[in-house]
Amino acid sequence: MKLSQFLSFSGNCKILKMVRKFCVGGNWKMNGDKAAIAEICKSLSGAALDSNTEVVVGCPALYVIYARGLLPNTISVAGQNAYKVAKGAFTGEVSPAMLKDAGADWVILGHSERRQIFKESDELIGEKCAHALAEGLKVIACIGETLEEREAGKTEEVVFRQTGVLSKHIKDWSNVVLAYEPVWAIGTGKTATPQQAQEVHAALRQWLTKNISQAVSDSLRIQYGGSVTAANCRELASQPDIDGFLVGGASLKPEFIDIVNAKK
Ligand SMILES: O=C(CO)COP(=O)(O)O
Repeated sequence: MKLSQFLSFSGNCKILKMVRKFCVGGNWKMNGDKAAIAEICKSLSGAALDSNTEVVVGCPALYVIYARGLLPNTISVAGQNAYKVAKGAFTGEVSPAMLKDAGADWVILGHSERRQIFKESDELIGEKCAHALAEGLKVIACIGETLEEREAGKTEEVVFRQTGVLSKHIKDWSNVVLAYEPVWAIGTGKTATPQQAQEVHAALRQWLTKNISQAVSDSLRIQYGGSVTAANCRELASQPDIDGFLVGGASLKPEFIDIVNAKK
């Protein structure tokens, strides 16, 4: 093989390695009842969704079985939290095994609402991720800085610390999606600009290269979350290191379909 052919071949390999399937998650949070969930599932079932995008809906645990029964197989269901052990005397908790049994394939862990309102530590979230993965669930692991931390110039320090603790517990990243959700952008209508989001995603990828491996850095999908709407999703989706979204408020509305189709 000539040098020029080799360079072109290795260049192509690099491009191939970089392809990460776009993944859009809807996080319904503690919203919905049977009637509202049936409505959302009906609208998603009838929609023309981009088949190149993976779609996951994060449903209240109580409704996982119900939503699973109403959605097509092309849409996965996630729990929004799960405890770090399989069963036992943990009143009020739900285990990954239970979510799986109910039909979920995914679980969202470490959401900032869990971290802030329910005081979940980096360590507990790492343990929950390890257990959920061991039980065969895929994990959307959330990280992100508060407004105070951003204004103090600590964004990278915070997201690297959170990812660092995750990496102590996660040995195989192939069933993990990382969701970067700046706390100041969640439910506030203040989206990070595409440049702000891209900057953090690119920094995370560099951190992954340095601290985990080039392969994980190249293949791990990093979603952006925080006031994503049909109006801002296309520009965000065009950033090279944004591999999907985790959508709160807009995932309860018909515009979620446009967000899923942001790359179409
Ligand atoms: O928390 C979020 C997704 O997990 C984002 O919520 P919003 O899209 O409502 O800002």
